[in-house]
Amino acid sequence: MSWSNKNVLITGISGFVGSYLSDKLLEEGANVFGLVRNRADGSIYKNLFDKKIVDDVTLTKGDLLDITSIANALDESSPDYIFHLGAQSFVPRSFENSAETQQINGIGTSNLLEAVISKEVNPKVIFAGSSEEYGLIISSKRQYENAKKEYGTIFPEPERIPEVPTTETDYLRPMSPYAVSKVYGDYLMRNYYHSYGLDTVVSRAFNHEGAGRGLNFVTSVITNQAMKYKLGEIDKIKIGNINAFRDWTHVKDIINGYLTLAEKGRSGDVYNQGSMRTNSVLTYILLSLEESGFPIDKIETFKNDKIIKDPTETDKSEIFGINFEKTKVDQLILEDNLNFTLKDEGINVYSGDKKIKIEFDENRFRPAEVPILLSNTDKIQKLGLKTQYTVNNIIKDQLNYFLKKENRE
Ligand SMILES: NC(=O)C1=CN([C@@H]2O[C@H](COP(=O)(O)OP(=O)(O)OC[C@H]3O[C@@H](n4cnc5c(N)ncnc54)[C@H](OP(=O)(O)O)[C@@H]3O)[C@@H](O)[C@H]2O)C=CC1
Ligand SMILES: C[C@H]1O[C@H](OP(=O)(O)OP(=O)(O)OC[C@H]2O[C@@H](n3cnc4c(=O)[nH]c(N)nc43)[C@H](O)[C@@H]2O)[C@@H](O)[C@@H](O)C1=O
Repeated sequence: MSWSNKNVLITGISGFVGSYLSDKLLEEGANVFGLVRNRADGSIYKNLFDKKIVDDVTLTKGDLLDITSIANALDESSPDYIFHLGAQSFVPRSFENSAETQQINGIGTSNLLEAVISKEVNPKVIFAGSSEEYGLIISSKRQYENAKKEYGTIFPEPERIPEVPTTETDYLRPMSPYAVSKVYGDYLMRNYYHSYGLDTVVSRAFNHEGAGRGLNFVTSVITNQAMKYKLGEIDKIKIGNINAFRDWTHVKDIINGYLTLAEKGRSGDVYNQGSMRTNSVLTYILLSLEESGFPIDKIETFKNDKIIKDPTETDKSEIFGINFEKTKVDQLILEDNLNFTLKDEGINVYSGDKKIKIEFDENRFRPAEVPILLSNTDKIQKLGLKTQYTVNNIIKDQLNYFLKKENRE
């Protein structure tokens, strides 16, 4: 399919993913329109500005909470396609202000669909659902027992353990107000296909990262600090839960996935997007330090009771029935042979004669956590999609971004 002269409206165009998607669509010859919130302080749309495309897209001021402004954006763009990326996307913020997240992600999505109906336009709408919708995925018997102790009930009870890699038909057990809001949007999108015949497709993307990722998300938190440490601006790294595993994909791979769904995704259907690999937050820190010039010999907890030599050594063993690139520490955690808690206070990372402190920050731990995400992407792969980038590619791009002083917070 050619994107040449297709009209595309993007909600959330000023965000991390929106800017990459716009860039790609412009390259493909599409006419790109976007809904943007007014910036009373006059601040720039940095992501679009950095890509030097702010003048190549047509921006309509508005808000997902204001249906009239969405209708105006539809009038202005007459879209063949809508990518609905606009959202309150930060999970911790959703714990602090659940109602705001429900409004923007839930009612905002409803407003968009209602505006489309009211305008009698017939675009294909691609919705940014999330792997967070799966939430509490059970990866081992021990994790199941721990979750049961912590939360009392697990609903629905797993039919198989492990539930990874996770497919589109697996249970949704959202663990945050953000995740619930995305379940709402996901079902609403598909229901509007069934109820009103709107051409909607749901993407459930696992975490995607790259240069320009919001500063609060963990991969930016890590690479920003790794660069500052390298440059001597800080003397330790602060972090929350390092046991969490995420299926981190380069944002450019996910953009290709969005375009694939727009071209070939079946209406009313749901597609996972990810890399079919999973790595711990700890591994992301260690690989980022190595990429910054600190090869790692050993790690040990502040209290010296957990010591791992060559923690980043590549582990080639199969787990969950698949093979993917992971480290020795990943494998130890996944096999329940290693676990870090707040009581450990932190870990020292040894690189030559350097001792790098990684300090656990209690405030960064969440009231409810998603311990592991690992995608099964067979369904979207059948549409012809293949991911290209490694975790190290992502880290390199992020470190490069933070090399620029103005990008470090
Ligand atoms: N990145 C990831 O790993 C994943 C992201 N997603 C989803 O993909 C989408 C894009 O993510 P990402 O780019 O990372 O997120 P960002 O937080 O970087 O971008 C969110 C965008 O939504 C806009 N927005 C927020 N509230 C409103 C509102 N009330 N009205 C209009 N626009 C609004 C923001 O505008 P402003 O600039 O004014 O704040 C921003 O442009 C989101 O829906 C997210 O939930 C799903 C899975 C994984
Ligand atoms: C798919 C999904 O992806 C994203 O949601 P997320 O997975 O919550 O992403 P994150 O980068 O905030 O956290 C990842 C993990 O990292 C742990 N963690 C440790 N220490 C810190 C820390 O210091 N900061 C943060 N943010 N996390 C930390 C944290 O506890 C969690 O386990 C959003 O794009 C969302 O929109 C989306 O849909």
